[in-house]
Amino acid sequence: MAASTSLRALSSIKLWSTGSFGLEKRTCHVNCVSVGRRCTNARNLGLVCASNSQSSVVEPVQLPGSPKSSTTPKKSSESALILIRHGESLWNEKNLFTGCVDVPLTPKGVEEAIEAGKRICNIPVDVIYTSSLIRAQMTAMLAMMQHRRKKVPIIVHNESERAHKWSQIYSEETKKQSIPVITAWQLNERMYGELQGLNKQETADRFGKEQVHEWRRSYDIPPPDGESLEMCAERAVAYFKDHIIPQLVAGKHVMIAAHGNSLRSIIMHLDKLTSQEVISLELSTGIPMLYIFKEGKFIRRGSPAGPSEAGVYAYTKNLAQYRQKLDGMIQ
Ligand SMILES: O=C(O)[C@@H](CO)OP(=O)(O)O
Repeated sequence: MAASTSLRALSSIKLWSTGSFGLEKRTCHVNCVSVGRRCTNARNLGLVCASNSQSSVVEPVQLPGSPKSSTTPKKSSESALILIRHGESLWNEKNLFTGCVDVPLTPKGVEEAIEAGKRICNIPVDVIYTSSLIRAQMTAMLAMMQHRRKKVPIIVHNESERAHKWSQIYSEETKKQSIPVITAWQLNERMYGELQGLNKQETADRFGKEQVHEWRRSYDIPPPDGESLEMCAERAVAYFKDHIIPQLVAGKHVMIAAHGNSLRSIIMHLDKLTSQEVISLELSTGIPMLYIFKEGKFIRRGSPAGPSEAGVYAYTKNLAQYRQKLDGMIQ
């Protein structure tokens, strides 16, 4: 954690209630086909991965001011976990090392986030986690605006007592139509140290391709004054275990919008990759990946199909039923 101590601790972990998953009739402007079984990662790393934690249970996310919701898992005991790397940022476009520099999306990145949203518009989402960086937050918001359920994603502000108090919602009905968005610095991109702001090609020309590849993709070699993937995993995976797995155990459907390396470290954990295997794991910008959490296990389902692609509508009975309800609402 040493290298991450300089990061701003913007984690907002105060709890919200996501309310029931009741559906209401609305008009959908998005023509979506649901989940197709595709893997868009560089490698297809297999389907079944083990979770290590069913034991640490914390309260599900709760809206400020609402009565505590029950920790009893939903009947289905099956939850969706969506991971999305942010859309293209202005520094991705310029080929600069970005790390924890807070750079927004390009117009292409905005499009990617919208497209990602179309791919997941039939998958339930009860709570969203993002890093504290704007490119992940923009991606989460733009993606959720495509969702057929039309709930409003709202950032939880618990950085101070005042921020918490001043962002209260006083209508239970409005809370039910909202999705809490929890920001956590632990999900930030790896801190790239003295490479931040440097051009990747120029850095390779100066230090050699192999050296730069080692800094970028090795598991335990940090770039100068920055975090290795291992160091990034220490905080990102710890956050995932302590805050996100309990939500899944409680039956909540979770979306995480984060970064190439914080997500690589979480996928390494979910898919039980070795430090050798993770070297070749590359994540594209703006591509959602779906896991099903069931009976303490994570089942990898690849990337949901795009709206113009034919595909299987759902992987599980619960997802199929959710989609059917949405279809019923929209007729
Ligand atoms: O610059 C960065 O922060 C990351 C992600 O864009 O780059 P890399 O792919 O080299 O880890």
